[in-house]
Amino acid sequence: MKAILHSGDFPVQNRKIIIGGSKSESNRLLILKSLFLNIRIKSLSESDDTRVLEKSLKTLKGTVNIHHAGTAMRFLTAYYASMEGAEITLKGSQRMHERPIGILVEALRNLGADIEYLENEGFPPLKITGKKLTVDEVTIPADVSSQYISALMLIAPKLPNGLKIYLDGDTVSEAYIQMTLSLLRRIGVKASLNNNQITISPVEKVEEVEIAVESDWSSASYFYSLVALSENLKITLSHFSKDSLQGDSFLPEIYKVFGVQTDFNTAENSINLYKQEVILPNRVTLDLSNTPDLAQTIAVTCFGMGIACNLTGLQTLKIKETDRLSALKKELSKLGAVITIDDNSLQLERSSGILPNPSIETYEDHRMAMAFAPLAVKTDLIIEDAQVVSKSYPEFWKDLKMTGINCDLKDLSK
Ligand SMILES: O=C(O)C1=C[C@@H](OP(=O)(O)O)[C@@H](O)[C@H](O)C1
Ligand SMILES: C=C(OP(=O)(O)O)C(=O)O
Repeated sequence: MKAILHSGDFPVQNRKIIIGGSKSESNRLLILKSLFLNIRIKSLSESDDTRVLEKSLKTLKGTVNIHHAGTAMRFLTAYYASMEGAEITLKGSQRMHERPIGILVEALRNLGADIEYLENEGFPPLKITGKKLTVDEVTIPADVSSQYISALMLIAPKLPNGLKIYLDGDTVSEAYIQMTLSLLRRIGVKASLNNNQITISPVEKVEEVEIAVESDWSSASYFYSLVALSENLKITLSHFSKDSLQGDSFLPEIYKVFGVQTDFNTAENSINLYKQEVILPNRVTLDLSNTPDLAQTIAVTCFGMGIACNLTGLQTLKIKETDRLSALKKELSKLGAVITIDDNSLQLERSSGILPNPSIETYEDHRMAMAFAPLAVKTDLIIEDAQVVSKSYPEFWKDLKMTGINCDLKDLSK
């Protein structure tokens, strides 16, 4: 399916968009609910990744295909490994079989887990035979993906002696570890992170609790970009609050530099985004190691606004849905950008315009599609394989239309 985008009848004033629940919060809560039962979840994400995790948690035997869902792949590996009686072949899409999991498997094996590689050493698919894990300390490299650490943390309170996790090296995506800590505490588990040491106490049962998932800040980023790129668009997004568990809730701070003002409406749990006059910088420098999922959005905003940028802390991008640094370089270059990348950073020079009628490839990465879509404010463009958005944000195209962008979805298979 292609999305054919034309700039619409701007300004469409103050459109209200309700964004679905955070995929990261939902995935954690689903694992915790399976372990502790009496947790009720409100506003669960309707993303493909959350749905496939929810379905997979209903089975302890046979083959589970997790498709593109990286977080679910990592969380389920730890979950099944710790469930006595589980006999699972855990596989995913072709790309999932290229996304490393050796660090997590090694840590789980050190705790006593029985996990075998079915194809390539260090990568899915895996054969997992669930066992009681009794070791209560483990050291894990923290500089590749925080998902390995969150996966261990989520099963930790159910281990007979809890778990101490020692983090080795510079921690990446730490905001996601903090989110896991916060949710563990919300259900009554004692959990702390001090000086690279995570300590989680064992718990048999938790009190009944209902937790409402906040809307997804990573999904909100595409509307921040849209407001930044437009002249005077106003958008209201809900349900968001100031005391978010999500690292990407740093967006209001980041987008100030692009002239996007955020007003929190605490009574309605919503945010109003609008453009304010600011002196735009020639170059923006940002370390995104805590908010890796915003990198594509920010790079495209900078390009569209003709602002140069140095984005650093991007070392995790190579092992996500696609190699996001290469994908950004290829697609932005098509539009006329001058861009260089290395293992953990991206440099974009100031652009003076956008080459006309571009067609953007998405590399089976939802964030490539959504990050480039706001450029429709500046130029007509086509997004290839537009259906990829359902990985995290199935309603994206519908919501984008609400802002006044003219979006025509063409299904070529029909
Ligand atoms: O724990 C999570 O929910 C996530 C952690 C991050 O991954 P890394 O820790 O691999 O950077 C992030 O990119 C991903 O979208 C979601
Ligand atoms: C990296 C992402 O997801 P995952 O690792 O869960 O596939 C993402 O949603 O940007």
